[in-house]
Amino acid sequence: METYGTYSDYYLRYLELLSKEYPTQAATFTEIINLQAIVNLPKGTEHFMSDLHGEYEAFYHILNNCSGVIREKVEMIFANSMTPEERDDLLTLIYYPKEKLDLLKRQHIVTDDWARTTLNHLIRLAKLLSSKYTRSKVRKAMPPAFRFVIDELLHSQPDEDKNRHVYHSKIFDTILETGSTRQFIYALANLIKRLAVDHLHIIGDIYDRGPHADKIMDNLMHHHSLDIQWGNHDVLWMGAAAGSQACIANVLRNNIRYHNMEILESGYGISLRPLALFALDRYRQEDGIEPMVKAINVILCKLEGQAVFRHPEYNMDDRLLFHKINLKQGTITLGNQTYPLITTDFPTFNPQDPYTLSPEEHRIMSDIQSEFLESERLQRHMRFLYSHGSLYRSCNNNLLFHGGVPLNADGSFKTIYFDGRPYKGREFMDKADFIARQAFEKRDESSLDYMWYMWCGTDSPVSGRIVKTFERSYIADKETWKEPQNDYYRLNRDKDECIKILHEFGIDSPQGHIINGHTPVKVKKGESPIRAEGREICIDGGFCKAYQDSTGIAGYTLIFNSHGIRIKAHYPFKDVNQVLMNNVDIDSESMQVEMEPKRVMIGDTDNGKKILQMIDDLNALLAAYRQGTILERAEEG
Ligand SMILES: O=P(O)(O)OC[C@H]1O[C@](O)(COP(=O)(O)O)[C@@H](O)[C@@H]1O
Ligand SMILES: [Mn+2]
Repeated sequence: METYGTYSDYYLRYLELLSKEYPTQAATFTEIINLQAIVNLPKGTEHFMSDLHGEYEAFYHILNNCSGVIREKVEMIFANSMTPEERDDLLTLIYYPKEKLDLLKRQHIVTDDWARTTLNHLIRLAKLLSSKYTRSKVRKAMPPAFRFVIDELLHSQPDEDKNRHVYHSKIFDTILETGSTRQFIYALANLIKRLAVDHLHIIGDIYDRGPHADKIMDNLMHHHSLDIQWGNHDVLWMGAAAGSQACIANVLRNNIRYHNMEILESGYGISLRPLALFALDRYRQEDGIEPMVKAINVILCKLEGQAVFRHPEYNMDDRLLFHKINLKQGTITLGNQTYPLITTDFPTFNPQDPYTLSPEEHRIMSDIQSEFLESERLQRHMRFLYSHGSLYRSCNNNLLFHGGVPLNADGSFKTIYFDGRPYKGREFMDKADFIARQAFEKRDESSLDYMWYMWCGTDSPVSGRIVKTFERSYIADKETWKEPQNDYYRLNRDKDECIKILHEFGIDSPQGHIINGHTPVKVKKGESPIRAEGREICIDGGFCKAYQDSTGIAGYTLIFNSHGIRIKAHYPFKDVNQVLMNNVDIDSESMQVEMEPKRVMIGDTDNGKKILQMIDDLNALLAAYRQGTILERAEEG
């Protein structure tokens, strides 16, 4: 323990501040003992998910079944005492307590006996799950009204005397007599789920393709502990909500093509009616492409063209294709190849000034822009993405980001210039993250344009591709649709390259991993989510229904607990009714990625390191009290 003589003034000032929270020696050593107990517990379970793409029901189910972890525990403790059907019933009750209880009531299954047995099962499960947390943490996870009772029920030893048993049985009696069974079941089901997942990481792409990203956001906003790494689709929405018209046009296009107008119209109160009316009025129906799709494609080509003109440093001149369309022949020539266009319906195309919006397009886009800026719910969701999200995160020796760090072909970090200053590696990621925040706070054109660049630029940390929106919109030949990727997506299969990247972000442990989303893992074709000899894990498994044909599964979750890392591949989710009526769970397969050489304790985690530092500081405070350098304060009250 250091003595006060060696402390700097600055550190002493810090200790004095700390003394406000721990005003006496007793308060200080009590906290030291608490913290010391915490660092010696096993680390909590982290769950990782990515590429949710608006698939709210599947996401919600996996949150509810805690990626299948609750089933594993139920099967473990009730293997001999319950039938498989009884276990399934119990599981569905934990996943959807309200809906399942309603159903059981209608089926006249809910009797006093049933309630007693069920409460007992729930308590046993909660007891098992709470064993690796401090009592205080478990108590905090309970709803205040039930804290005392549940705490009592959880903390009895199996071999304790008969009195204890009688005492518990009396508590159950009172729960039944007071008619509070339902509330207790809710509280216990929540507690079980809360204890099964200590922390959630979302590695990007919450938005687009599926219908209900807004519901996912509402849910995440109530989660007890999470962080988000932005995906290209999230950045696109953030840019749109900050007012970038190029981002707005892409958001509209993504959702119009998937018939997800609901998220915009009823989710965020953004009316697409003027755009729909304009499209019906000006575009033809004949060629099988929806007028609204045609209208937004043209607006998008124009707005993206303007952004490319504003930023020669993006090096995207080769994406200026709109002015090259030959309307008379219905073709476009790319390089030395001429392709037919899938439509020649371009009523607002002006060959003299191809990239300027027509007056009607201009009016529609400025109205929609105001609606994006004024949508209270959208702004709230985006603020949450900013407050709980970032481009990357390093956590317990894992480096998390959606896409990739731009690399050169030889594996060195690619230098990218902002205002003439070079950035690469981690510094580049920090700069891009900073610009994203600036876009939302300052709403300046250059940061807003960069949000669009991040959506589709080849040196973007979240996209990393030459995105071929023009070809995908107007040319049938899929050869033209291929989107060359930054070298990161090739080199991340290489162990040494991954170790170098981890090192750049301050992770030197042999247990370090890069965890990514963004590129669907084609399990059907034999691809594996685990690459680079275990150093890189990609968990884009295809929550997005449109991609499940190619991935062959319906999403991954990565689970990192004190024993190691494993990955769960989930099979397609039916629907909530199937769960309720037939107890249909999502089937998942578990694969161990890595075992820890020894059990990971909280003291070994990033948070544990902070706790150990705090213990040092509290010891210093205790010494200062004992030496009279800092005086104890009278305890209040
Ligand atoms: O990050 P993701 O999910 O790959 O989405 C971006 C990709 O989506 C696309 O816009 C294609 O979208 P769709 O698959 O919905 O047609 C590509 O051009 C782009 O590379
Ligand atoms: Mn992505």
